[in-house]
Amino acid sequence: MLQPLLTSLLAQTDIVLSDKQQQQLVAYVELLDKWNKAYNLTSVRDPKEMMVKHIMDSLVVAPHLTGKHYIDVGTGPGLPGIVLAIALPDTQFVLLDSLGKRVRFLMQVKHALGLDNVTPVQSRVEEYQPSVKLDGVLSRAFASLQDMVQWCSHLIDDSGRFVALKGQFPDEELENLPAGTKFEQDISLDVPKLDAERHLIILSKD
Ligand SMILES: C[S@@+](CC[C@H](N)C(=O)[O-])C[C@H]1O[C@@H](n2cnc3c(N)ncnc32)[C@H](O)[C@@H]1O
Repeated sequence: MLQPLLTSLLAQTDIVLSDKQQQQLVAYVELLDKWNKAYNLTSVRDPKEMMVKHIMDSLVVAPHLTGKHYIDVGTGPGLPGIVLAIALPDTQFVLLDSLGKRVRFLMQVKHALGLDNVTPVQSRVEEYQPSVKLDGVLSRAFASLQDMVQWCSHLIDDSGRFVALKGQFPDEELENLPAGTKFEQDISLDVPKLDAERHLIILSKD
């Protein structure tokens, strides 16, 4: 049921995934559905809806990531980080959340899916110190752009990027960026079967 849906959604994009990657995405949705009942990981309850609103919504970011080390801050149940780690197996992802039950779920997903490129971390982002140089800070449904930059600036050096997945174009948030932050790019994202505006906002240090 989920596999044919994923195949038809992928056919509406330029994203090509192997059979193994597709099976991993289906297995992830199944785990999300199973653990959601006990852990309340997402308000989306229908696995078919998860495939559009969570999997495809995260997957469309993959072609726009450069560099090999990212952190997904406020990742919750691994969105977009788990999906991107499946799509980009040569890129490393730290998946950070302050809530223990979400990080326990991420450990379960990492082991069940054999994702060597994923490091789940339980921490408040303000307190976390990365052990390697990161190319970018990713977020989805986490915080305003101002807060993201303020809380996460210590995670990247001057060549790093902030990459935020947003709904409507965040005019007001962009007007109030902290000093020393530069707006680099707005990429409009097209998510198959999702009738909603989606933007990938890319910021850098000025
Ligand atoms: C609305 S959820 C979004 C989850 C996921 N990114 C998504 O798109 O579904 C926000 C998450 O950020 C986490 N969070 C909020 N403030 C945080 C902080 N200061 N440090 C780490 N995680 C934080 C919460 O625990 C929660 O899981």
